[in-house]
Amino acid sequence: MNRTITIFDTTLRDGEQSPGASMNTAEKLRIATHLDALGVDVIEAGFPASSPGDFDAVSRISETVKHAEVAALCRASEGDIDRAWEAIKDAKKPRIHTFIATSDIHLEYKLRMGRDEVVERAVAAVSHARKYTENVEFSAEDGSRTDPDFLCRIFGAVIEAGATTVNLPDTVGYAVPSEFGELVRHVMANTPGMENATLSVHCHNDLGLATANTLAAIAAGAGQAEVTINGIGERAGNTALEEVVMALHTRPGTFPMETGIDTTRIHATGRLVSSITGIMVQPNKAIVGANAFSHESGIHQDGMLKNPMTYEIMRPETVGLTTNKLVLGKLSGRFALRSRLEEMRYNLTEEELNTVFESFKALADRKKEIVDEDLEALVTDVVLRSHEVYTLEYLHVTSGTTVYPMASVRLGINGKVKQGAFEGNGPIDAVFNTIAKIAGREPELLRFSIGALTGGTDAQGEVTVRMQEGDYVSLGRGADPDIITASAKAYINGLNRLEYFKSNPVTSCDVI
Ligand SMILES: CC(=O)SCCNC(=O)CCNC(=O)[C@H](O)C(C)(C)COP(=O)(O)OP(=O)(O)OC[C@H]1O[C@@H](n2cnc3c(N)ncnc32)[C@H](O)[C@@H]1OP(=O)(O)O
Ligand SMILES: CC(C)C(=O)C(=O)O
Ligand SMILES: [Mg+2]
Repeated sequence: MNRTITIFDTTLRDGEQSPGASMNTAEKLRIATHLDALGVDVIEAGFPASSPGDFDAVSRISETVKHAEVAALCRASEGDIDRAWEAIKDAKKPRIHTFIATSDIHLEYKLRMGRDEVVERAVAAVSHARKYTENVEFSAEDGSRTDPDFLCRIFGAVIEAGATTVNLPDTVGYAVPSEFGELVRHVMANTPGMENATLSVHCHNDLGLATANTLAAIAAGAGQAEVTINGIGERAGNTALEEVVMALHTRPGTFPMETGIDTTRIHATGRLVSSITGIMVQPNKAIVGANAFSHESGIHQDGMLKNPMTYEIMRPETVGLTTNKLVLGKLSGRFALRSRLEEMRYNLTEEELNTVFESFKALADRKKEIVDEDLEALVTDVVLRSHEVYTLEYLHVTSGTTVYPMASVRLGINGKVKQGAFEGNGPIDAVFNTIAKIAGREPELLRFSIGALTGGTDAQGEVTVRMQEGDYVSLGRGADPDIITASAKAYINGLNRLEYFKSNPVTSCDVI
């Protein structure tokens, strides 16, 4: 019989450790709902002791998720564990995930502890967690650079104390597949009580080997893979869920293993995570990149037309990319829109659908064909709007080689209209200056990025801005076929989010 691999998704915890990926509660909740529908076995929802906002997000996710286990990360300390349990206690299947570093370099310089003391702390942490739940995971941070015999010793001790999963992380992405597979075999064979626990792996991508290492570990006997959507995560990121799942799916002879993932939801979940975090997926990214199923050169196209299997090892439909879709355009009605959104896994309320429909019609007047990426952007733009103090009423920009860039903007501010005109170094700078002056705000722009959501000259541009005002940082996004309008929308969205975080520092939880 095939082994089943537990898919532990940490997009909302390690994924959120990607620079610039912080999410509010509503956004995390939305991703968690999609992960649950995708079929992941465990959702690591956050690190509750790290902030009241994260505690709140983990609590809300715990109350909402229907099928998956909900895990919370905590250091090997009673305070962190108590906080983690408090956040997940209402989950249908809660899991406490406690960790401590085990490599000599971390012990000496970071923790300033000896090996015996670390084993003691780990055992005490697991024993404390077991007072709350039978479902306890222990991670040996920097496990791949830890003395293998010490790893077996600490894993044996925590299993005896009640850990049901022990996780071997390649925290700094140092491992290579042959060695990592060997380490997994060593741990499986030499850890006392290993038959009573699941061995998990958690790899980082510093050398571009996270997926290869995870697969080597699975082949060597690991039963759980810790992954993130699109491979986002600390530094170079974590193992990408879609890569591991599709490798197992596409190579059943090599990997006689199964997962509970509904692969047809992979693409939509990847898009959602990218649009919420503002982290674009590189076009040549495996499985979810824009070019992953494109065939450019003549010989390949010839082969594809004769038999797709000449150049495709998986069908795009398998990961949720549909080709023969109903074309949505300005003559489409609510029914077609709703059914397409449902296919894309968006179950909107009547009110949300009406709002999206209005924006959809406005867009369809300017753009011949509305594709999935347009709809993703509309839903994010319209439905995920967290708090609307400012609205864009009117925008006019002059720019070119012979005129000074100038923007005239009319803003709605809490329902009242205010307008003004200012200059800038370029048209987008002029728009941002004008909006900031009218709003009486001075956020610092930390990042500005622009991408085309769709192909062709009528493509929608998607702009992401990251801005800071005092202690508050927000991400704003806007999509429009006109990139200057998309920029204005992104800037206003960022200001609204700043406003929202300021007035809801602890419970930013408008559920969508
Ligand atoms: C590999 C990983 O991904 S680990 C997870 C990373 N995630 C995070 O760090 C979440 C965000 N972090 C935070 O919000 C903060 O760091 C907090 C709230 C967790 C802690 O903040 P502070 O109490 O100010 O501590 P600070 O972050 O400066 O230092 C960490 C302390 O925890 C200790 N520590 C680190 N890991 C562990 C552990 N697993 N168990 C116990 N103690 C630990 C460190 O030795 C250090 O202690 P020291 O101050 O006595 O030297
Ligand atoms: C907390 C642990 C599992 C981690 O993220 C790592 O070691 O990379
Ligand atoms: Mg990690």
